[in-house]
This record gives sequence, C-alpha cells and structure tokens, in this order.
Amino acid sequence: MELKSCSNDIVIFFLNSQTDIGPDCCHAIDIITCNYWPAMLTSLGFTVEEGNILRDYYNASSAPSLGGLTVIYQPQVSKKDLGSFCFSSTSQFSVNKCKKSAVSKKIVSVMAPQQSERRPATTGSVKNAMTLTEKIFSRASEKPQLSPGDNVWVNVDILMTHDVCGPGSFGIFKKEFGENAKVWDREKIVIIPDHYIFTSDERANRNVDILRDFCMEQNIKYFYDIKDLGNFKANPDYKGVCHIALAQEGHCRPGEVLLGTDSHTCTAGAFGQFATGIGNTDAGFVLGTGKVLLKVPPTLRFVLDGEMPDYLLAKDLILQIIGEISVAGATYKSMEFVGTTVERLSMEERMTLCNMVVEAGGKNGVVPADGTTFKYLEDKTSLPYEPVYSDEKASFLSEYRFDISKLEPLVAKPHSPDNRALARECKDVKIDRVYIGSCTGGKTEDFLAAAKVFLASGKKVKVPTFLVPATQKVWMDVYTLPVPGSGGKTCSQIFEEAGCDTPASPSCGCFLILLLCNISTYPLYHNTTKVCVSTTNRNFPGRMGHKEGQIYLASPYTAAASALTGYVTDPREFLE
Ligand SMILES: CC(C)[C@H](C(=O)O)[C@@H](O)C(=O)O
Repeated sequence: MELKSCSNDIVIFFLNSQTDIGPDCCHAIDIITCNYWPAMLTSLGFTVEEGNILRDYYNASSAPSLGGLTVIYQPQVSKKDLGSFCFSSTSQFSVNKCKKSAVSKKIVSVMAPQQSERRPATTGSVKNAMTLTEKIFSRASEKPQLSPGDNVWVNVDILMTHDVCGPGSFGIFKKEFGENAKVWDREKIVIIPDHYIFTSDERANRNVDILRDFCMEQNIKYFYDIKDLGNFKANPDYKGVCHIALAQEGHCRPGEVLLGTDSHTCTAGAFGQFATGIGNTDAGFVLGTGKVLLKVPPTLRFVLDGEMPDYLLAKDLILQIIGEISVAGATYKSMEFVGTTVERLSMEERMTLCNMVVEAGGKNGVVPADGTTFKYLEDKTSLPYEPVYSDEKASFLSEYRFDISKLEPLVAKPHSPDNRALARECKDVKIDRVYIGSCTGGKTEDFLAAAKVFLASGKKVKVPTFLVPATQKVWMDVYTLPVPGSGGKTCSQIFEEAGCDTPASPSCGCFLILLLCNISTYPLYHNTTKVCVSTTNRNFPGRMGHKEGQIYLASPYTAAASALTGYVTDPREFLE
C-alpha cells in the first residue's frame, strides 16, 4: 500500500497480526511509549532525536497519521542487534506475517527525550504551581516537584490489557522476569477480552485462551472472561469494550494512574486521572514491577464555556477541538478540559471527549473530578481515591477557548479526524451505511441520543444502520431503559421501528476484525467502496474494511439523522 500522505522518511512499524503475537514481532506502540528505546538505541550507536510522537501507530489504516516522525537511516543495525524487534518499511507493509524481507533499513527515532535533555528530578527550588497531570505524576513518582519533560518512574494503579496485546505483554513479562515470575499485584491488573471475540478464527480464540491461562496461573482478580462465543449473555463475566468496562466496573478513579495496552486508554482521563496507552514491552515491565518510566507531558488547556445546544454532543466538541489544533496538535501533551460546558457533561460524555485526545496526538486527556464524577463512582468502587486539580497559577503550554453555545453539529470527513466540516455543509454526501457503536459512540447515552432522533422523526432509516453496544451493560440498557418522552419505549424498540439492524453482541471488534484479520462476516464492511457515517473515533483509509471506504465521523445525533435521510445530515433537521 502506498502511503501518499506520508513523507518518504517515515518508517511504518510493523504490527503483528493475531497470528504473530510473540517475541519475533514488535508492536509499534512499543516504540512510541517504550522509554528504554533512547537508551537502547544510544547504546547501539544511534543518534536519538526527540521525534514527534506517533499519533496513531498501529496499522495500515493509521499510517497516514504518521506525518512528521523523524527517521534515522542506520542500515548497519540488523534485526538481531535490536533484540526481538523488527520493522517494516514505508512503501510496503503487511499486517500479516512478520516477514524477514520486510525488515527495514531505516530505524526510527523515538519520542522520549535524549539523556542530555533530562533534568534532575528535583531542581532545589520549590515549584508551587502544577497542572492536574503534573500533580498525578508527582504523587505517583513520589517526587514533590516536577516539570514537563522530566522522566520519572511512575507507580501504576491499574494496568489493563486485552486480547490483542495481552498475549504479547505476557510473553515479554515471562521472558524478562522468568517463566515462574508472579505479577506485581494481582488486584491491579484488569484483563478484558474485547477485540476479536465473536469469530470462529482459531488464532483469535487462542488469544482469549492465553488470557485465561495467564489469569488462572497468576490468580488475577479482574478477568472479564468469555467462553461461550455463541451467546454473549451466557457469559456473566464478559463485559465488552475495555475502556467502557473499566469505568463501569469501577477501575477508573480520580488522581490515579491507569495504563492500558490500547491507545484509547486515554478515555479514563474523564475521571480526573492520568490514563494513557502503552506498548506491550512497557506492559510486560509493568506486570513485573508495577512501574513505568514516563516523561511528564506539558498541558494544553481547553476552556469550553457556554450553554451546549441540545443538538450537540461531546463528539461535536472533540471534533471541533481536533479540527482546530490538527491531528498532531497535542503531540505528547496533556489535554485538560475545563469550563462550564465540561462541568455540565455527564461521565459518558466526558469519556467521549477524552477518548479522542489520542486522535490529536495527546498523551492523555483529563477532566477535573467533580460532583458528577463522585456520583458516578458511588456504587462502583469502595477504594479510597484522592482527586487532584490544577493550581490556579499552573503553567499551561497554551490555552484554547471555545464558546460552545455557537457551535454547530460537526463531522470529520474522510480520511482524518481533523478534517472537520459542518454536518450541514455535507448534506449532498450520499451515504451507504450508518454505524453506531465503539468506545467513542457505543455507550448507553449514545444509543439514547440516537433513539431520540429516530423517535422525533417517526421515520424509517434509508440505509442499513448497525448498532453495536459497547458492553453487556449497555446492551441491557438498550433493551430495558425507557427513552425519555417515548411513553416507555426502549431504545431497542425504537431502533426496530426505525428499521435499524438488531443490536449486535457487545464488543469493539467490528472494524479491527475486518481490517486485520478479514475473518468477520459483519455486514457493514463489504469489500466495495462505501460511504459510512460512524460514531467511531478514526476514519483513516481502510479503518472499516475497504481502503477506499469513506468514513464520516459524527455524533450519535448526526449519525441517526443521516441514517434517516441517506445523506450526511445535520440533526437539527429532526431535533428542532
Ligand atoms: C488493537 C489496539 C492496539 C488498537 C489501539 O490501541 O488503538 C485498537 O483498539 C484501535 O482502536 O485501533
């Protein structure tokens, strides 16, 4: 595949497919987040530059977002020198087997700072004001004063992994700590199978088996297992999309550090905690030690004020922000969301906001914990937690202000989340599919929002409309919660009346399954070019199957409105 929007200097990392998880392949995410790389590359004689962080780094579909990555050409270094990692080169890459012939002649620089850039952990002068993220780092590293750019060992509160990266992380853990090693804390590791679940593909199933074996061996307390793939309801422990399950199961707590082997782990920042995606290598290390070396990110502050019109959702807010700062605008930055609009957002909406910070390159997103947070947590955790807040005099790299009362419904046009447009400007775009689901758009409130539009219109959808609840709990809500103003109807009834597809089994796998493994029969992704309005978070080429597929990212309101007309549609057409 040609990567037209990438510079020739860019190396695309190989993402091992499900068939190839193991020490012979690397996950690109390792390169980005693994802070050992500078030291390791330096010791091998490389010049390590502080490159831009890969905003999204996993697979073919993500490749165009890699612009700006610094690459150093070092042909003399072989795969062997680099231990168990290998690379593939730009012009061609595969998501299947790790091909020896594809080992690149180019080596990439990584984002972590050069040794020379390191500052001492304490400066001797008392730094009075810190941002929320700096304070979490400070507490988790037991260092009273920190500045952006400092590298610190951070104590991890929760490590989450799933069926995609769990097996690889366990492999690294065993290799580095020994076959009989025990994890650092069996109660702080959360294992959530969710990506490649409803498939008969043996190798995908094998990944879940590996999770199960590891959890039994290590007596892991929080393993949300699925055994009966034929009927998700027969699996009381099974949850669904990890980021939503983490919140629903009470693993997200203010002031803590939550890491996960998935880029959208940043979702948990909605709880006023530091949450970010890490690679398998780091995860293997965390499994053994409970620690990770992290660079303190500088903070960008987003002040969202004003009454949010009732035809907008958090998805519009984040599309507005990413459109403003671009997909690289928050590279290795913390994105802190404050203001009266944010204060009024529900937890699920805050999760949508934070979920997509990685689409702007953000290291983490964070919403200060408040009454809404504490209320949500009331029946979810009994563990004590201590929220932290940015000091009034904290120093932010930049501040962005938005008057949300003036915002209109937005979409991100193909093929980038920052390709922002007003939904009404795209009214002539004819669509073939609508998809409502995923960690961004498959929560209970997302379905209630979609149902509201269908209800208001009283019409039937004009294009196939697929619904995938994020978790088993969301699925239950879709079938049981009455939709306000409907006279007691549930979302599922309203969807049925509108002619939508029956809500699918909860999982996040739909897009990746097809993209990486081509093993699903899920009907959304026919192997022909299709135009889809989707509540997901990425619209890179190939993200939903066909590389020429056109994905318009939108809120559940806009997605539902578009389903009703067969064109990209501003939801005000039905909501006003
Ligand atoms: C499979 C996983 C590593 C990946 C991620 O981290 O983002 C996936 O969840 C995605 O959204 O592309």
